[in-house]
Amino acid sequence: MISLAEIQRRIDSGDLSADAAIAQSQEAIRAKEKTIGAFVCRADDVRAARTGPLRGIAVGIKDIMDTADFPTEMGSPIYRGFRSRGDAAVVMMLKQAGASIVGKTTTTAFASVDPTPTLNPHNRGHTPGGSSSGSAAAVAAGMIPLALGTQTGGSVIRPASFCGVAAIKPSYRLLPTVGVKCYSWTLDTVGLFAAGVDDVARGLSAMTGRPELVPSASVASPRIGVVTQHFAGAPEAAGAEALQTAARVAERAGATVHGVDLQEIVAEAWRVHPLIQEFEAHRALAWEYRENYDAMAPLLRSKLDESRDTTPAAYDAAMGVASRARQALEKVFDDVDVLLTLSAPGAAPKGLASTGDARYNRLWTLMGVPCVNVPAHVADGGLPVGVQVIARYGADAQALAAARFVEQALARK
Ligand SMILES: NC(=O)CC(=O)O
Repeated sequence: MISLAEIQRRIDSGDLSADAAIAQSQEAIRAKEKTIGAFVCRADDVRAARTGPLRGIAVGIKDIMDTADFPTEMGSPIYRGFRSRGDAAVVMMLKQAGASIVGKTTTTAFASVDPTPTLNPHNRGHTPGGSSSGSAAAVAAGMIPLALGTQTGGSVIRPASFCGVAAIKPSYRLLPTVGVKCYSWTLDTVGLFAAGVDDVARGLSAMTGRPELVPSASVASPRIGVVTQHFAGAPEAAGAEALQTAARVAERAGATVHGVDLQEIVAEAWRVHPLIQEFEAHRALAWEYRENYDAMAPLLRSKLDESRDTTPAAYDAAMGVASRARQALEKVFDDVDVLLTLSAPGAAPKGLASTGDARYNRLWTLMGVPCVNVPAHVADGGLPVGVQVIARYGADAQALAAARFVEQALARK
């Protein structure tokens, strides 16, 4: 994979020009895209910026985010050829930091659950996950050092786990969603994919102008609470192995590690996530669903068919549960620095019929807390399995530092 941090180091030292760095990504895309299918569209004539911390960094943008230089088709024929006049806010944040947008990456329709044709670079007989399928696959395949995705259920952390890349779903609203097609305004969160945790941190730091997000060279040993999320069902053996391995090596590296049980109100929040998500989707996608019903992707259309009678009272009650759960979760972080839990039930499912199950992700999206995927295990067939490091709302720097600690401990195992 291409390390964003390594490119920055080489450009800063004069060993590599920003143009040469972009050319390297363009060459890698030409060599690998035909077997992976990570991009909807891309440009071959992209030039590097002269200034900015992300100069020379080629970036893929999930195709639900507006771009002035490329069409934005939402993974749906309803938007075929649609072209926004301007860039989404996060695209402009990347450009203002010097990044070069090289293309739009595949997405499930409206970032929901209908699979894309993109293949997992680790084993092309498997899905890369979704809904940010192309972003995870393009980074994992070594085509680009950075890509943007979004998460409403598990669409950043799960594909990152399946593709063996680092990723962050930041605290809710750390990044603006202006210019990003809305599915659920309570849940939609923009995230980043990169080769390693330091690479993700540097990308997010450069976009936001927050230097504190980059972990220091030596990271303090964190207090880690291991959460199994029993209410979400049992994991597959590979998922359990990933979590046990990460906890074991972190403790060996000096972290304090113990199990944490979450209060029942937090488990209740996990249960009401789908109701909130689909109630809001019926409003965010009302035009598409009602005026373009036959052109809607089949799995998404079924989800909306099944949830069309949700009442405002039920939605209000669910939102109340979420609010109380956030308060209860905040108290958990009085005793630990971060939580460690599963990123996905196991390795990437075989075939392309499903992008996987968000059952270990959706609670944290609703809680709005920062989540960082760290590759932790390689299952049969060479398929990666990750774990996620989670900090309290707003503590994105702490989540990244602890994730870096776990990543380094895993590297030494
Ligand atoms: N957008 C999403 O997060 C949906 C998913 O988890 O598959």
